[in-house]
Amino acid sequence: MPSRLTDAFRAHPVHLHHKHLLDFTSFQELPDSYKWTQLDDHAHCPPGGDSFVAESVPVIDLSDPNALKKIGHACKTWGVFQVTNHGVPSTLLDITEKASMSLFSLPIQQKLKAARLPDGVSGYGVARIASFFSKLMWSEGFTVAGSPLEHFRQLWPQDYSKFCDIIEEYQLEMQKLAARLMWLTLGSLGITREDIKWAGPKSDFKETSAALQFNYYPACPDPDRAMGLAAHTDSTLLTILYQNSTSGLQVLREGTGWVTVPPIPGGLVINVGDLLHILSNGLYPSVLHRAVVNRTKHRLSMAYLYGPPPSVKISPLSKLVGPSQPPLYRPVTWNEYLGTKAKHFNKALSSVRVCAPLNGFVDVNDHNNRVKVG
Ligand SMILES: C=C1C[C@]23C[C@H]1CC[C@H]2[C@@]12CCC[C@@](C)(C(=O)O1)[C@H]2[C@@H]3C(=O)O
Ligand SMILES: O=C(O)CCC(=O)C(=O)O
Ligand SMILES: [Fe+2]
Repeated sequence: MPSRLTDAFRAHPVHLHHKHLLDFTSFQELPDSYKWTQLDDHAHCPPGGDSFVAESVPVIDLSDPNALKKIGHACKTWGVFQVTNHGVPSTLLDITEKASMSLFSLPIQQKLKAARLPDGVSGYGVARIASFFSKLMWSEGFTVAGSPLEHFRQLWPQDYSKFCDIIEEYQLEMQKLAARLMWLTLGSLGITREDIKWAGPKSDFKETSAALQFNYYPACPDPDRAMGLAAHTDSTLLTILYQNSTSGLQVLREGTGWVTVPPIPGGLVINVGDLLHILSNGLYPSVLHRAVVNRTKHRLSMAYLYGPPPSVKISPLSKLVGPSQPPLYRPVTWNEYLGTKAKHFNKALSSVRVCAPLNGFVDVNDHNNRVKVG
């Protein structure tokens, strides 16, 4: 039987401290267990003065005839961009945001009924990457891989079906947009439909898989010392992220530091993930990003983590390799890669590199909050 996304962590169970998922609103002060250090390494400090124009993440109108070219440029130089006119109804974004707020507003005992199992993908809990850090993150999450039915029944025994309908509609719209973005992105690399067999008979990427991650960041009494979601790259082809009107997402820009991705009404953020990095043989690098928190406002984000069918081998596209551009990565399936990420975290990508990383390679995320990286 082909493996499913839900099998990805069978071999890599993580025992996370769900016991730390407390009622965040009860804290007047930030507990020590949530105080991070060196938050400001790579900080983005724009000098004052009117003439200064801060670099900002590209915003691309998908109805622009030059969208393909602009996407290619954004992927190469930033690894992230925002899209407008993407066709996802704003009412659906609103309704899904409200549904996830109802989820996070449930009493903690209720939410824990749908707790993510140590070897599972779906359910309520802290982010999987929490196991790599000694400090706790100021957030809670809920992951849906496949159908939300089972967990939603536990959360809302009476009206789970209305919530299931919303999520299923959202998954459908995200799947359509992800397929469209895949062709724009691949098209910008000169890749055509014949080059990607796993896109399916209609080249519509219908057989691919995805996870939906809801993140909730409560208002925080000491936002400068807390971390919402630690710096990471996504183990995806691409990620479609909706954020509410509270900013918090930051991306690392080489030579500049952390750059905030401002929420734009109706906009969606697109991240290049590690598998697109591999597929493009490093031409489109995956973006390191994190979420910071706010003193007065809560923040909510919904990430659609999009990948290939879980057992398809992903390797640098043959059109992009040649005698002068040897393949930099070995073939890997999505499930294998998620297992590698579960073990090596931010070193996962270099661990599937064909050659050893160059001397002098600096891991930008290697700061002292990390407890173990295999
Ligand atoms: C399909 C995926 C992708 C996962 C694992 C699994 C389900 C949840 C995703 C996230 C979401 C939050 C950040 C991240 C780093 C995490 O901890 O869980 C992501 C991770 C990855 O991109 O590696
Ligand atoms: O909350 C955010 O803006 C970032 C979320 C994220 O990076 C993720 O879910 O993978
Ligand atoms: Fe992410």
